[in-house]
Amino acid sequence: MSEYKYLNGFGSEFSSEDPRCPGALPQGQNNPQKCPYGLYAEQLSGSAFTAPRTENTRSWLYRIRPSVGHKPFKSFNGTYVSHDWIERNPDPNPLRWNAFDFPHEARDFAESIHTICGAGDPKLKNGLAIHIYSCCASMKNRAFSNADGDFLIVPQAGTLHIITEFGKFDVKPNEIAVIQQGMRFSIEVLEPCRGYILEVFGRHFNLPDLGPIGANGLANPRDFLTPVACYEDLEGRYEIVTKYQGKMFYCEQDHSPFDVVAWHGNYVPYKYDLSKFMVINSVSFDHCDPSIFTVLTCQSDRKGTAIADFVIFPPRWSVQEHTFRPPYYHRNCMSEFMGLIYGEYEAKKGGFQPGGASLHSMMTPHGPDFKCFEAASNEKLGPTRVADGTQAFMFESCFGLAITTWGADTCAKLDPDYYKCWKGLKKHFTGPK
Ligand SMILES: O=C(O)Cc1cc(O)ccc1O
Ligand SMILES: [Fe+2]
Repeated sequence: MSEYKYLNGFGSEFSSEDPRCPGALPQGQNNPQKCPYGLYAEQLSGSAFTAPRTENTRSWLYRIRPSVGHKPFKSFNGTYVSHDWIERNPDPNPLRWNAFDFPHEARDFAESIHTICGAGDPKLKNGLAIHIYSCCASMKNRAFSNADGDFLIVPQAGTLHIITEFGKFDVKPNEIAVIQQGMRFSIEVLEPCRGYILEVFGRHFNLPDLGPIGANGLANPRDFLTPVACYEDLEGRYEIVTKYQGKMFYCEQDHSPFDVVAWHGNYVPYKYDLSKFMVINSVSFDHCDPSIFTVLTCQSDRKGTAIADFVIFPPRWSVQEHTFRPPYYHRNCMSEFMGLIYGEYEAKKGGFQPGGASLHSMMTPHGPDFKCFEAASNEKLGPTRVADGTQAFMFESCFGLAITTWGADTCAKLDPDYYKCWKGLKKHFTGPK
């Protein structure tokens, strides 16, 4: 049982007060001449002031000191964060990475972010980056904040204990955390931790529309959890590490940034347990497109088209009749980056490792490996469980994704034999009658 307390809901107007300071939230106004307990009021905006009401997000933080009290930013060297999408020649091949390494030396979350691929530009608030983190040390007197966009964190190994300005929470494999643009957080770990980060620039994740599904289903809003206010009043040297326009910086200050005593608003960090996802699928015939498994979507300006969708392949029943049940062969105008939290992915049993990844770029042909094709074409169809004990996921994007030098070379995880998984596909054509 987790020690943390949460508020339930997605996109709600929340308010929270640290119980040590009852009445810390100003009543009836945001900016009293003097805030209760001598706190400072600070607004954190997640949208333009003038954004339509349905997209307008902001929170008011009541804190011991305002965030502005820090020394100048300097370059934070030695990271593998990169948004230099032209450092390599494009590679149209299907790509698969073996499991990424746990760190060889003590490294905290902020130091351990390695960009693998991405597109677009945080300056233009359009695009995404996909990172791998792999850390075994806690962030000591160090906070991280991303000026470029939102982080959707997918732990694959180890629990992350996250301290934020809004409160504390933990996130473990088969859960996700979303920390939105500008929110300061620190991560403590008690074991080696590894996972994936989907970063979207300048826009936010939302629940997908449900259309004819109706008012309920997929990820239900009440299952999203936001932490409650919990402040620390600590003096000493603290570092704020910031990702700003694709580069890392740090500054020093003489106190903890986690000094928010109370807050209210609809711009918050949150977590979600993937086992709560209500799965919808075909109960007659044929294979539904994987969009039925969308947990969260970050929409582009083009209707129905995502900068990034976060899609899962959860345990479920498979009951379709006279159907080739695994994923179909396809070429997609979207880019498909996949990861595996645990177990085996149904279309690629074997080669695709937990903690590894694959990328099928725009129009790159792919589909089940030959073993999967042969087995699924000949299996006796009845109700069966699929994906029990597994959780694969996909970041699907309308952008063409460029691979960084770390992703292509330095990580040394690309599997040169990936293409061989389709080698055995035989000709079954029976010829004209
Ligand atoms: O390529 C993949 O494995 C992901 C995927 C799964 C599916 O069920 C249908 C389409 C698709 O791209
Ligand atoms: Fe695919």
